[in-house]
Amino acid sequence: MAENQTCTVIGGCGFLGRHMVDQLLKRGYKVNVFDIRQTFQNDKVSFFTGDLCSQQDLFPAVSGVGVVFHCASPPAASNNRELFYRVNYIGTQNVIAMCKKAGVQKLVLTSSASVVYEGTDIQNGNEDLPYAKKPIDYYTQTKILQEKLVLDANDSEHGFLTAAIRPHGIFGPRDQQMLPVTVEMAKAGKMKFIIGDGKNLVDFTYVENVVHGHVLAAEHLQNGSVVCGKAYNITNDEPIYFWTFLSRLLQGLNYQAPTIHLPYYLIYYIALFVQIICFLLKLFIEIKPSFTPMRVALAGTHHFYSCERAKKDMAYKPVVSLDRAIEITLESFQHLKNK
Ligand SMILES: NC(=O)C1=CN([C@@H]2O[C@H](COP(=O)(O)OP(=O)(O)OC[C@H]3O[C@@H](n4cnc5c(N)ncnc54)[C@H](O)[C@@H]3O)[C@@H](O)[C@H]2O)C=CC1
Ligand SMILES: CC(C)=CCC[C@@H](C)[C@H]1CC[C@H]2C3=C(CC[C@]12C)[C@@]1(C)CCC(=O)C[C@@H]1CC3
Repeated sequence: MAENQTCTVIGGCGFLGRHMVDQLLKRGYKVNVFDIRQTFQNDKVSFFTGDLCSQQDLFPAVSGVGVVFHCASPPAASNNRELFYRVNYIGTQNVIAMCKKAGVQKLVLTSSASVVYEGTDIQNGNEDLPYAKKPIDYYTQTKILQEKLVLDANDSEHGFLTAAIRPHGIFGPRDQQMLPVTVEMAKAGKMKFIIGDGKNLVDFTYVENVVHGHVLAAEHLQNGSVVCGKAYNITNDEPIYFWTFLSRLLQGLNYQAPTIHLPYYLIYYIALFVQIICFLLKLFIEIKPSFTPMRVALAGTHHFYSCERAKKDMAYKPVVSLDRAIEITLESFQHLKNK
């Protein structure tokens, strides 16, 4: 029987989701988008608007579809415990149930490499590392629960095949997090300092490489394939010093790169102290500090991952180099340039 080339991208109006849609259309898939909002128009795409936690909303969007890509999540920075739990955990249970009810054959989840990260160094970590016992935030906590649900749902006997992609630090055109937040901080004068010695290596992954990993996973999800029920790190395979990467983004847009070194632990404990004060003051005033302990950890530790498993099992290879990716990204963010 010929493969069903219709797919649904849940979260298809987001940063990664929209890049997924463009690439899937290029590869000849018929594409449905399911999202809580509609951010673009494309005559080749069927849009379904709704909440992925709702059976009635989701079912029509996955009916008659061969592959579902689940790329939806509340933003990592929202720090809303109930929302993360409802969307990432309960909502993913609904995604699995609706896929099974509709007879979808393959489900590919966008997880996160951070599911194994506890705020301390990870160097070339592979997928065999245990899930974080103390995840860095509620977002990561629910990404772990979500990934477990999807991988456990793999059921070759009944023809429902699943896999999870674990990207890290996605960037590229239309990103709303990495580059815009960095520029915002620079504008506010908060990008003068380097936390630690500046020699911590991190993965920053170009969005097209992340898309490529998802498409390969879907195409390799076949009965009997090693990919079924597995998680895969997808990176640029070119870890870079965290502060070198941010400096390249900043200088590329005419902002000054940070130069003054501050001791890591001092800043970490100050951020922790500030967070406690903000929590205590929450009843009276809402303050959102840019340097949370989580961001300090991400800025001052090694966190880069091995994508050897993806190379071996599904012939993954980054399609865009880090240098080229930075170039394309800077070109697309000229409107944020310092005048
Ligand atoms: N941006 C990054 O650096 C990384 C992202 N990820 C994961 O990649 C995926 C995509 O992330 P981004 O594109 O950066 O985020 P995004 O915020 O741009 O896109 C997420 C999309 O999900 C939709 N959504 C949220 N709640 C929904 C609901 N209840 N029902 C229907 N749609 C809903 C949003 O409207 C949005 O369009 C997420 O699962 C995220 O956890 C993983 C690792 C790194
Ligand atoms: C100094 C400083 C904190 C600069 C701003 C850059 C940050 C906005 C990014 C640096 C590492 C990024 C990152 C994520 C979001 C944006 C950063 C904090 C994630 C938390 C996004 C969701 C994930 O799954 C993990 C990512 C880790 C890296």
